[in-house]
Amino acid sequence: MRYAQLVIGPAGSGKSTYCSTIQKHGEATRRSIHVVNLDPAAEQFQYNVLADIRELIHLDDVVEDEDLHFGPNGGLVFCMEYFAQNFDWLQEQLGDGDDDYILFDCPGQIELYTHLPVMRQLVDCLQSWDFRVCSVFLLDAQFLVQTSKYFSGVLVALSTMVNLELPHINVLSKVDLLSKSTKQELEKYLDPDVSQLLGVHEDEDTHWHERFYKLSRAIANLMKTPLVMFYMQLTTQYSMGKI
Ligand SMILES: Nc1nc2c(ncn2[C@@H]2O[C@H](COP(=O)(O)OP(=O)(O)OP(=O)(O)O)[C@@H](O)[C@H]2O)c(=O)[nH]1
Repeated sequence: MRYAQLVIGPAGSGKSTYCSTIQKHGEATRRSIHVVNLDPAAEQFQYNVLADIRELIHLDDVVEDEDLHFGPNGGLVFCMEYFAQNFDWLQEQLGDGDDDYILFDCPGQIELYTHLPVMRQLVDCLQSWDFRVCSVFLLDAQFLVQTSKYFSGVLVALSTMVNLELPHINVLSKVDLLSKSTKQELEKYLDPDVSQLLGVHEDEDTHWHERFYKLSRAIANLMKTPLVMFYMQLTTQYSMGKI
């Protein structure tokens, strides 16, 4: 059996840092953990790479192509669609070792996980190659410690989870950058009491606030249902380099 993590999340959330940290953790515990770069626009990363999508297709080549006329985002989608047509390249790079543990460092464009088919196709392919796959969704803790941003982060993570249909774990990065008091504040987002979260804004009394409050409450009630239960993991240890 082979194992894989799809390391995903918004741009700059810490995906490459996570891969590098976990690979070092593997070295320290004498486990071989490989990393595959799947970001055609990646400039640099700290880990040893098993395979690199830039050998198949590089964003710069697509953007500079005079016939294609793509900007950076359209170019990225083009690269990933090209990748989807060439999964055999990845299969060849991965080889056929058993007992492999592989981290896939994915691009930050969130639409790849919420509605475009390529990452879902990759999951299907990995599973057909006998991989047990889970998704690790990185979220920058600094953008979570406010109710509206928390909802936004949770809904993006939910959308990803629904689209990929994988065992899913949310990991908060950059917790070390939070102040002591904000770190304490973070606790309430890890095991959220929805009415307490909504209460944060109750004293704001504007027309727009009233409308958004009702919407937020409807979303919060949805988040309470068992179908969309979330597991928010505080990874202070990871963020502080302790693992
Ligand atoms: N302090 C701190 N900085 C972090 C942490 N994780 C990542 N960073 C920094 O955040 C920046 C972005 O991290 P990356 O790992 O490149 O993020 P990414 O999600 O791979 O970025 P893209 O591939 O561009 O989407 C880098 O400067 C990292 O050093 C963390 O837990 N704590």
